[in-house]
Amino acid sequence: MAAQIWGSEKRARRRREISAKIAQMPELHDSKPLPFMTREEKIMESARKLTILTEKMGQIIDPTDPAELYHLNNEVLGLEGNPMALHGVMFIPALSAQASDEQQAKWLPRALRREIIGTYAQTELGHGTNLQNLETTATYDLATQEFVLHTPQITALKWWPGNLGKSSNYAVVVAHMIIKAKNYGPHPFMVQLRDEKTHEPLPGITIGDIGPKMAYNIVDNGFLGFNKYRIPRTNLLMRHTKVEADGTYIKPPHAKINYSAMVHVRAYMLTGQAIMLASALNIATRYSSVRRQGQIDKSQPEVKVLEYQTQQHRLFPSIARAYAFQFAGAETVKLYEHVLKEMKSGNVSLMADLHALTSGLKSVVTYQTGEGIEQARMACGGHGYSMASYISEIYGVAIGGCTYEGENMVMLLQLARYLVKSAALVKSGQSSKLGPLVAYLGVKSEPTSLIDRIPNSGFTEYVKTFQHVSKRQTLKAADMFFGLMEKGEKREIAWNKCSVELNRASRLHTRLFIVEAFVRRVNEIADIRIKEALTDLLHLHVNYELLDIASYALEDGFLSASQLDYIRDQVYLYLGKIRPNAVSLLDSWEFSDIELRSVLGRRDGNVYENLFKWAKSSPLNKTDVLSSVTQYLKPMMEKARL
Ligand SMILES: CC(C)(COP(=O)(O)OP(=O)(O)OC[C@H]1O[C@@H](n2cnc3c(N)ncnc32)[C@H](O)[C@@H]1OP(=O)(O)O)[C@@H](O)C(=O)NCCC(=O)NCCSC(=O)CCCC(=O)O
Ligand SMILES: Cc1cc2nc3c(=O)[nH]c(=O)nc-3n(C[C@H](O)[C@H](O)[C@H](O)COP(=O)(O)OP(=O)(O)OC[C@H]3O[C@@H](n4cnc5c(N)ncnc54)[C@H](O)[C@@H]3O)c2cc1C
Repeated sequence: MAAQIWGSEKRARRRREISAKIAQMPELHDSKPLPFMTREEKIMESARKLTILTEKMGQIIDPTDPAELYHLNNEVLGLEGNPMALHGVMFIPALSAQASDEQQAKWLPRALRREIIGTYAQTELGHGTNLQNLETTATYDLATQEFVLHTPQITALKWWPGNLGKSSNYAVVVAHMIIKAKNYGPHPFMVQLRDEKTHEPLPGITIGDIGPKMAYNIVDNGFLGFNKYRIPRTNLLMRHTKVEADGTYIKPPHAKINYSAMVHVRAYMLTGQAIMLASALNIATRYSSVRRQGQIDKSQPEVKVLEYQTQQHRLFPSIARAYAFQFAGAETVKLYEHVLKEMKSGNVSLMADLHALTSGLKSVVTYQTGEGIEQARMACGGHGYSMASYISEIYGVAIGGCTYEGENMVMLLQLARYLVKSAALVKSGQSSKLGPLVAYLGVKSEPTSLIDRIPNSGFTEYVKTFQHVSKRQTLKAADMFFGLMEKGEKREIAWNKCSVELNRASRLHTRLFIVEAFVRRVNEIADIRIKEALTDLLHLHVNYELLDIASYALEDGFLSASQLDYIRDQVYLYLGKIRPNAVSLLDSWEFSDIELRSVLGRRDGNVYENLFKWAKSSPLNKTDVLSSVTQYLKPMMEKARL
């Protein structure tokens, strides 16, 4: 099963080998539990481990393999981030996709050797979503052949970029490029921020940390201002766009090609989210098979809480989602790598499809991951609320994904633009022009669902039902939009008035893609036992998801009430079937105890003894009488006694 999750037997084996090596290297373990550290201590601890990793990486992993590097980071540095998180996630990808060969030769080897640390500075205090209204400017000075970076006012300060505050000395900075008073829109520039020797900010640069956040606090998200700060012309990333010495602008082959670093993260973050969801579920499911509370049959001893149907219903559909996200994520990464290769050689025809797909997936996956992790926390009762479970930290980090890399509602609306265009093709009889991801919009569906009506239909009738509701909602929302415009409403106003309905279409379309990716994967599996276990999970997935969106299929009679009863029964049937496999389905992800960082989710199940140990090691317990008591509470009580 690990081979299915991680893509191949070799990958799964390598992960295991890497974890085993790390287990033997105490210098790479947390020196004490992270929740007992201050933010400064955590950052220090992370930097300590990061430098050891840089030294010893070659002994543990193949450093040229991104998957091995990712695993190493997750295990040693953990999900709260690290001082170089954005270096790997965005800085290097931005240079790889947007710098010319010559620029790459100059900067990439230095970045890869970790001679310099970089980040991606785009968002500002006043604008994150609406890139067209970013305020930082890069004005071309023809006389010196330099760009002058400037922050005209407070709202133009770069705000949020990870590791910008304290760790990075370089950044890819996005600024409006102005040449001879003409604004060419946001473009990426390579910018040195700090002196390479002293790490002091360079003159003309204001820089710092934005303060603690809900989670992810090892990352020094930062602010950055420029005061007429000069960089050479050749620091504009010039793979796709060029500015000649005389100020001549050569435009890119696609207007949005500069957004590729964002698409990179959106494509790769899906599996990251799946891992966080599976981690939280691993903790909650293991604990649920240790925790005994109450009886189902009063004549019997107390049961493991995992025996309760409500507990299974709380956890198992999310297990299915974690697998589904992992499989959909793997497909998306493959597609991204393909499109990137095409883009580098000038073919940009697939960019719109990839943008639409990743926009929808990023939104649905992060939202449902957050839901699943929060349920996992509640499923652990009181102990779930303790940092000893570590679930709250996983939750805090995961839901950052609902916001960063494009706010979820906004990204769903990006997919909706693509769906509406596709709907227009269907309406004008040009269905043959639909791309493969939306081809179903042009296919006539049966009048009613055949779920439960055709024996041995496998998952086909489910997929058709998802297609039906997605198609119907897309066409309905598009009709609403076109209808308003026909009545004379301005395009943008009409769009806003339909946006809730449009986003519903985007979610349904994305959920269909996720279901299909799961079906595709299960169909490919040869090992009969693995196929059986995943088929059960897929049954739970399709029935649970369909029940969740059933109103869309009920309102036009595509599904009947009796079919809905059947679907509900299937959910209950598969909860029971999955129960014996539940812990294994999560243990198959092979997270080590070092990586999970959870007392509650320990592999050995020895929870109570270790919770007590954990509590005793709380810094508050170093002394029996705290100074808060001697200084305030004791005098208060004494005064009251007088
Ligand atoms: C919402 C948009 C997409 C709108 O962009 P815009 O230029 O104003 O768009 P517009 O003029 O309205 O035109 C829309 C049009 O542009 C297309 N488009 C947009 N993006 C892409 C793309 N990547 N590939 C291909 N096409 C793209 C859209 O499909 C639209 O096409 P259409 O007009 O419908 O044919 C954009 O502003 C955006 O992406 N905003 C989100 C900002 C964001 O994601 N920031 C991320 C900062 S980095 C970060 O958060 C890192 C965190 C990582 C971590 O900590 O781990
Ligand atoms: C943990 C974290 C890490 C980050 N890392 C980086 C980084 O490394 N580099 C970087 O540059 N940035 C980074 N960011 C910034 C992040 O990318 C932005 O916060 C994000 O893109 C959302 O933009 P915003 O903050 O402007 O939200 P806003 O756009 O202000 O969103 C507020 C509300 O307005 C709504 N809204 C906005 N526009 C529209 C619209 N057109 N239609 C409908 N509704 C709309 C949104 O849906 C939302 O409900 C990070 C953010 C976080 C939280």
